[in-house]
Amino acid sequence: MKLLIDIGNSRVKWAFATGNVLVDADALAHDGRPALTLERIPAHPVQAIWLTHVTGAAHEAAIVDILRTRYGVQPQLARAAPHWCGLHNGYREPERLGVDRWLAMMAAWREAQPGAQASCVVDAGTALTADVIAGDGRHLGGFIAAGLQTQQRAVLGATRFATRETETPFLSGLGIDTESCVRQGALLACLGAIERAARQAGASARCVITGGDAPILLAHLPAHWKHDPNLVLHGLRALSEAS
Ligand SMILES: Nc1ncnc2c1ncn2[C@@H]1O[C@H](COP(=O)(O)OP(=O)(O)O)[C@@H](O)[C@H]1O
Ligand SMILES: CC(C)(COP(=O)(O)O)[C@@H](O)C(=O)NCCC(=O)O
Ligand SMILES: [K+]
Repeated sequence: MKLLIDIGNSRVKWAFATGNVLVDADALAHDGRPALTLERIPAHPVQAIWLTHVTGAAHEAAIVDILRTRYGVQPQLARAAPHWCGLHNGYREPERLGVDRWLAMMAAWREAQPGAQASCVVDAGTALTADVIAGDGRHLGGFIAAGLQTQQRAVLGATRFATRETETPFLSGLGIDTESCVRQGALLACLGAIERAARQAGASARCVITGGDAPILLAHLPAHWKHDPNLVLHGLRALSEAS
């Protein structure tokens, strides 16, 4: 059994892989010190650990140390690469592409084959990212925007209007008070950016969304959008198989 771990800016996500199947997938928020949260992953016996993180080089040694001590296995770190199995990283400096974006693209590329269909891959986390892959495997580029929660925090942090602590739901249209206007602003901004990116991929593209806020966005996207909550972990599993 392998342990797969994806550490983002807000949460640690993990699953155990036996063959092609991911089991016991779960997630926990971290407070900026992800190493501490790793101690809450179940200590099942594993033969290998595959890890991806976007928390910066300063955290890496602590993350690796905790996992090695807890499981007795040296974790393998995923890195963005110039190409993988016919998928070509479109960045001028390929290593600068977020490794979580690269892994999500790897998983999507694998699913899109052998139809040579274009893909639009969205990750709705702390940041909202989209990446477009042409049918021949060329990564055409993407965008990084503020995520659904990050947008709302940015607006509330940069303004002085009075807001109340209310749990207003995301709507399908416009807001009718300050709280719902802020929520709808974030939702519509995310949806607009996603639909613009998908347009770059073409009308017949395979569109897939992952990330903690994917379920909220999915409810407002066209029906052909697919949801894969574990897309990054599936990319990590694919990488672990090829290595
Ligand atoms: N149980 C939860 N705890 C914290 N955030 C959650 C939870 N469920 C959904 N979310 C949403 O997930 C978002 C983070 O998504 P995620 O993909 O885990 O981000 P990241 O990869 O940046 O860590 C948060 O902004 C929040 O809106
Ligand atoms: C854009 C990201 C911050 C997204 O991270 P997340 O929202 O999942 O925490 C991450 O992919 C990253 O740090 N990227 C490096 C910069 C780049 O992709 O160009
Ligand atoms: K993201």
